[in-house]
Amino acid sequence: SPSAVEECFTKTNDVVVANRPQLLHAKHLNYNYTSMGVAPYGTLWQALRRVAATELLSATRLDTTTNLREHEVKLMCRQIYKDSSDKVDFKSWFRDLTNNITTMAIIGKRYYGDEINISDLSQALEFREMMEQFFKLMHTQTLGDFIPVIRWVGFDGVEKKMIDTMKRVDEFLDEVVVERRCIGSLESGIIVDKLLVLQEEKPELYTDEIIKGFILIMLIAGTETPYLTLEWSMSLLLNNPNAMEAIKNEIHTHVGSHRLLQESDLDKLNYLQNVVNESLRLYPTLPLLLPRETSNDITIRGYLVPRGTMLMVNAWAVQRDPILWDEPDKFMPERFDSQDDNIYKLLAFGVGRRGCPGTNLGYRILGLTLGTLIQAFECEKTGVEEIDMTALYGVSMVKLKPLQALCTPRSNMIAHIA
Ligand code: HEM
Repeated sequence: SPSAVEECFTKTNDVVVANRPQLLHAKHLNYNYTSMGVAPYGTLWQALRRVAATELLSATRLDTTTNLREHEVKLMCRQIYKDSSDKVDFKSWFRDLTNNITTMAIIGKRYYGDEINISDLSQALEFREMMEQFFKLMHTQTLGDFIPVIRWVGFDGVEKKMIDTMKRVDEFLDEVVVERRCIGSLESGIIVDKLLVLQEEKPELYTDEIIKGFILIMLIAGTETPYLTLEWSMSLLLNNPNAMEAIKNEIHTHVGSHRLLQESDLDKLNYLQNVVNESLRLYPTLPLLLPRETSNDITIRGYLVPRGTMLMVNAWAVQRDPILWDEPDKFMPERFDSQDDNIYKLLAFGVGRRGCPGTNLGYRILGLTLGTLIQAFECEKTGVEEIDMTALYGVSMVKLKPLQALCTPRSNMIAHIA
């Protein structure tokens, strides 16, 4: 029940993340994802989260970077329009888009698509290869996940690949920090520049290791979840043409066709927002959220959970629970018409102290991308068969068959994307 979930979240507020130790702990490095979540760095991670919430990802801050995201979405539409293939491979378009949005915000560079600066080309190739390898390894199961001692010996070469990949990532991040230290400025609005200013003020706290760790988390957390959600949402819409039509009409009414949709329009596009929420409900991309660990003995509903127990919250199950949702397996965006302020029902962004600090940004990316695509293109399935919605379960919920569809530009929108 939501109250049990609430109890679980409040009583484990003081939690740590213990995720994919071999890759994310990266013990051979001085910084890593988990080290910032546990003592002695716990306080620092909370401080960084505060910086993220108030200065980097707050609504006011996001308002100043709207142009950047609108520009990236427009570039994606332009490239889809110019692309000569019969079918649009949505998965790669969405992946490239969210990567560009994130790296532009953090580092001030884009690494995918046509408009890469010549001087960034080799860095871009390195970034793409490195991130592909990183995510592949994150999704690879290895015996070490179940028998920790094996991690130290290695199995099947996976451990070695993880260490090699993290070394590559580290070298890349070193390069980024050195580069921004030379050319960065506070006025740029770029996240690393902001962190370097904090470093000047408190060098003992904001070390290079912490800054690199922070960039890494944002790169991992800020790219995969939005692009996977976009792929699920578009798949749901292709299987539900009435919903697609409703969004098209809503955009026609509130935005028209004299310009491309902007983030500032999203507040008026209620049905689009409902579709986004319904997609997040049916296909939460982190179905078990991030693993937590109790820092003290706690009692939940009479059950003693000892300190140090790993806890996983099954958001997928909560979001499909028939006690909480009518016809839970059915795609019904209109269910979000009525305001339900129970924050423990829709958990796709998590809640509480470890909840997603990028929620605002995530909603903006999802609404803007889906809305602009539907405004600019007639999107259809490639045949009569339904889009296969089978999921590959793992740390993240990936669509088993990457989405491919047809996209015909709307004649009255060509001038805006060509
Ligand atoms: C559709 C978009 C997104 C979804 C569905 C999503 C979902 C989530 C979820 C479920 C968590 C774990 C929360 C928990 O365990 O309680 C999380 C954590 C996180 N997310 Fe997001 N996220 C999205 C976008 C973003 C973006 C755009 C950023 C930043 C650029 C971001 C940054 C983070 C970070 C840094 C964490 C780790 C927080 C911590 O460990 O304390 N996310 N996200």
